[in-house]
Amino acid sequence: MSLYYDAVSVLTAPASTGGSFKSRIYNSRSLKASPAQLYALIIEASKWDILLKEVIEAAGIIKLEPKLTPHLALLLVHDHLLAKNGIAAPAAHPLRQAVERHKTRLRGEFTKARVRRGCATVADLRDAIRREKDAANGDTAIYPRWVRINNVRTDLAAQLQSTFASYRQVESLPELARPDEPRLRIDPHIPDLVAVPPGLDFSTSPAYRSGEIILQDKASCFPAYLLLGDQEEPWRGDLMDGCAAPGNKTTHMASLLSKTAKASKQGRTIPRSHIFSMDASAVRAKTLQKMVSAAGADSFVSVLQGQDFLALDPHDPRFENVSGLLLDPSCSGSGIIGRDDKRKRRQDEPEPSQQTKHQKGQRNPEPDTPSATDENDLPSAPLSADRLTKLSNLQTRIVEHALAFPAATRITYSTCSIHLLENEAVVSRVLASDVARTKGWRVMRRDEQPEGLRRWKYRGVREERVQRTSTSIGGGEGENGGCEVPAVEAEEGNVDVNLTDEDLEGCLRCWPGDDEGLGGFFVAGFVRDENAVKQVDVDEEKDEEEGGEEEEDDEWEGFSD
Ligand SMILES: C[S@@+](CC[C@H](N)C(=O)[O-])C[C@H]1O[C@@H](n2cnc3c(N)ncnc32)[C@H](O)[C@@H]1O
Repeated sequence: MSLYYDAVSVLTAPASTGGSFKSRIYNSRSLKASPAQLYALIIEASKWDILLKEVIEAAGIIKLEPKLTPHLALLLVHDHLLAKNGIAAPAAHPLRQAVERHKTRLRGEFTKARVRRGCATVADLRDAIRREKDAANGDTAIYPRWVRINNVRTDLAAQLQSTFASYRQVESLPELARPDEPRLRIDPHIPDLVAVPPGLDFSTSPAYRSGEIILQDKASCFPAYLLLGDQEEPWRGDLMDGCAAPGNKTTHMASLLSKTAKASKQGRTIPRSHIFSMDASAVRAKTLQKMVSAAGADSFVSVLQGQDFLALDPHDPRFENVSGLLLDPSCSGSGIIGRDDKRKRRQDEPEPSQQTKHQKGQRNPEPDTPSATDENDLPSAPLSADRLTKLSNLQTRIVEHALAFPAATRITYSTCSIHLLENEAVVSRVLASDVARTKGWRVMRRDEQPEGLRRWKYRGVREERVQRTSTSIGGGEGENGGCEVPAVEAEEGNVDVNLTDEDLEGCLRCWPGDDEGLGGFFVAGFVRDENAVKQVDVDEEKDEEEGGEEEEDDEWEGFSD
C-alpha cells in the first residue's frame, strides 16, 4: 500500500522541491515503493486524470469514504478500473475496500463517460482523453501514423484500391481525427506516403505483413527523397547507407529506385543501381537484413552486417561507383516526441501489438514482418553539453568520411535531434573541412531539391531552440514540469554556425508541436560542385594529418542514442 501513499507524497510535494517526477522518485531516500512501479503508476494515472476525476465525482465516493483523499482516490480508482491486476493491495486492505465497495457505481460512471465521448473501446477512449488533455494544454498538434507505400512490391494506386479502399481521403491532418470512419491524407511533400489516424494497428494487415506498406515517420522519409529526388531517369551509380539499421531509409531508397526503374522506358523492374547498407551494430544489422528482405529488395541491396562505416576504405574497388550516400548516424534523439499515449516513442517504433519479445517482455509474439523498429533508442540520461559535443564530433567525422568516396556527387546527413550542435553546426564544420573544400562540396540549395521538399517551409536555423514539455496529474499540483525533451544540462555556450543564408535555406528542419504532425528532425544535402573547389594550403593539410591521431581518439559514443 506504500505505493499509493508514496505516489500521493510525490504528487503533493511543494513546487519548490524541484525536478521532474522521475528525478524526484529515483533520487528519493524516503519512498518505500519500487521507483519503477511508482513512476509507472503516476504516469499512467496522469493520462486518465480528467476522466478519473469525472468518474470519482459522479460516483460521489470521496464523500462516502473518509479514508479517501482526492489524490488517493484518483490513483486507486485508476488501478481498479484500468490496471491489469487491479489495486496493488491485499483484498482486505481498508483502502482497497473503500474503492471496491463502489465498483458497480464506478464501472457504470466509467461506461457513461466513454459513451458520452462516442468511443466504442477503451483504446478509443484513451485517444479521446489524450486529445482533450492536449486541447486543454493548448497543444493541438496531431501526430498521425505515417504509412509509406513500398514501390518494390506495389504502388500507391494499388494500395488505395486495396488496403485503404474503405478510407476517405481528406485534405488536412485535423480532419483525420474523426473516429466514425477511416480516413487518410495523401502527403503533399513526400511521394507515396499517407497519414492515417494515430493508433491504427496494421499488424494484421496483409499489406503490412507482406512488406507492401512500411510504417515510417514522414520526417524520416526526407533523407532518401532528398538524395534521390523525383528522378525520371534512373540514378547513375551505386548508393550507400552508412548508418542504416533498422532500415527505413535503405528500404525507402530501394522503393524510390524501383519506382524510377518501373517508370523508365527501358522496361526494367529491378534497379540498375546497387545499395550498400550497413550498421556497426551486428544486432541491429540483423533487423536491417530482415527489413530489406521483407521489403523485397535483396536482389539490389547488400547488407554489410556489423560494419563500421568509418572503417570502410572509400577507395575499395567495390565502392568505386558509389555516387550517393545517406548518413543518418546516432544522435541525441532530442526531437523524438510522444505519440498516441504521450509517452516518448521512437521514430517508427511499431504499435505495441507489433513489438517484438525483445521490446516488450514475452507477451507478444514476434510479427512475421520485421517492420521498422526503433530508428533510435530512447535518450535515457539528461544530455550534457559534453555529450552533445562528442556526438557532434562523431557525426562530423562520419559525414567527412562520406565526402571522400571518389565517385560521390550527392550526400545527405540527417538526425532526429533538435540541437544546433548536431545539425547546422555539423554542416558548418563539414563545409570547412579540407575534404569538402578540395573536392568542391557545398550544401544542396533549396532550388535544387526535389519538388516536394522545395515546398517544405521549415529551414535551417542559427540559434538553439530547445523545447520543454511537461506531464501533469491532478491539474499539475505539486508538479514542476517534467522535462520530456532532453534539455541540455549545461548552458549551450556559443555554437558556431558559419553558414550563408543560402546554405541555411538548403537545410530542412521539422519541429515537434506544430501542425505538421512531426517530431524534431534535421536533414541537409551536400552536392559536389567543381566550381566550388578550393585550394587547401599544403602545410595546413600536413598539420591536420599529423594532428589526425587526436581525432581518432574521440570517445566512442555508442551505436544509437
Ligand atoms: C539513427 S539510427 C539509423 C536509423 C536508420 N537510418 C533508419 O532509417 O532506419 C543510427 C544507426 O547508426 C549506427 N551507427 C552509428 N555509428 C556507426 C558507424 N560508425 N558505422 C555504422 N553504423 C553506425 C547505429 O548502430 C544505429 O543503428
